[in-house]
Order: sequence, then C-alpha cells, then structure tokens
Amino acid sequence: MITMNDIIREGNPTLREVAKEVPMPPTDEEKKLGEEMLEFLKNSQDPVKAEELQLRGGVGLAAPQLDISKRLIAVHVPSSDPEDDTPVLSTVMFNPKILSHSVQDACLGEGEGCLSVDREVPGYVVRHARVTVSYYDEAGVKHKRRLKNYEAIVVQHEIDHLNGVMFYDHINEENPFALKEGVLVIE
Ligand SMILES: O=CN(O)CCNC(=O)c1cccc(Cl)c1Cl
Ligand code: NI
Repeated sequence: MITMNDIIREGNPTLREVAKEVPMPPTDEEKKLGEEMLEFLKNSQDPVKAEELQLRGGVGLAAPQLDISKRLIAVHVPSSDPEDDTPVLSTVMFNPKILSHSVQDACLGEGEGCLSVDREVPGYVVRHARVTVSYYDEAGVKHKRRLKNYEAIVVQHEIDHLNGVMFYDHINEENPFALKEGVLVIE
C-alpha cells in the first residue's frame, strides 16, 4: 500500500525529468501500480484512513512522485456536492495527452498544493479552462475525454508531473495573484 514515505519531495531530480511512455498494454506490475495509486487517493480522502495512515489529502497522483519515471497518473476527484458520493472523475490514465484546449484559462481560487512540496506556495496557478485528453486504460484501450472545471485543473497538474513541471512554475513571481482579463477563477 502506498503511504507518504513512498512520495518523493522537492530536490529529488526525478520530479524534474520527462517521464517515459508506458508500452501498451501495461504489464501486470504497471496495472497494479495504477490501482495502488488510485487506492492511495481514496484512502487520503477518507478521514479515518487518512488519520490512521497519516496521509495528506490528494485528488491526483503521478508515478514520478513515487520515483517511477513513467507516464502514468491516477485521479480521484470527488463531487463538490457533499450529498453526492459519486466522484466526478476516478481513473488511472496511461500516457495521458492533451489533444486540444480552450483559449480561455482558469485557476483555482484557493491555489494548488502538491504532496511532493512540503510548504505552502500561495498564488494563482493559471491553466487551460477546458482540455480534451486522450489516454489508455489498464486494458490498453484508448479513451478520449473532454474535461472542464476542477477535474481539468487536476489532470493538468498530474500531466505536468510527467513533464517535470511543478505547480508553482506557473505562478507569477512579481504578483502571485495577478490575473489577466478573462481567466476563470474556480472556487
Ligand atoms: O500531484 C498530485 N498531488 O501532488 C497530490 C496533492 N495535490 C492535490 O491533490 C491538489 C491540490 C490542489 C489542486 C490540485 Cl490541481 C491538486 Cl492535484
Ligand atoms: Ni503534485
């Protein structure tokens, strides 16, 4: 089972590498890794398990954060409606790729955090508001999916990890809360 000890932190060069494509179909080991990454996210969002295992909450995870430089991510984005237990997006993506994106940009009003960054880095992380991504599932089947809002932001944060990009690379250094005209702020 993945715990915080398995997650590498800033300074580890793997976080700045471009990860390698995973040959399709994935091996049993790669499939198992994807399942464990998804399970980690679910555990991290479960108050009892998160407390028990001392997990920081996460809605996404990328294999390079486990010091595995492969193009594999997991996302588990719960519904914003507390009454609704169905996550808006819960999946493992092999070789995810942004095929196209909106002209409009967006950012989370509360900024972003990262399990590989043991500090707060305030500021708007400006990303594409909407993206069309392709990816392969653990059976090696290709999917194409349009994403918007929070789930679009999360998937971009994870794909960044596959390219050695950290969320704070996108924050404006002069004014971390500067926003251009038309950028959608997602609360
Ligand atoms: O790469 C994944 N992590 O570092 C897990 C911890 N961060 C988050 O769950 C998180 C928090 C805020 C905004 C975004 Cl977009 C994300 Cl992804
Ligand atoms: Ni991260």
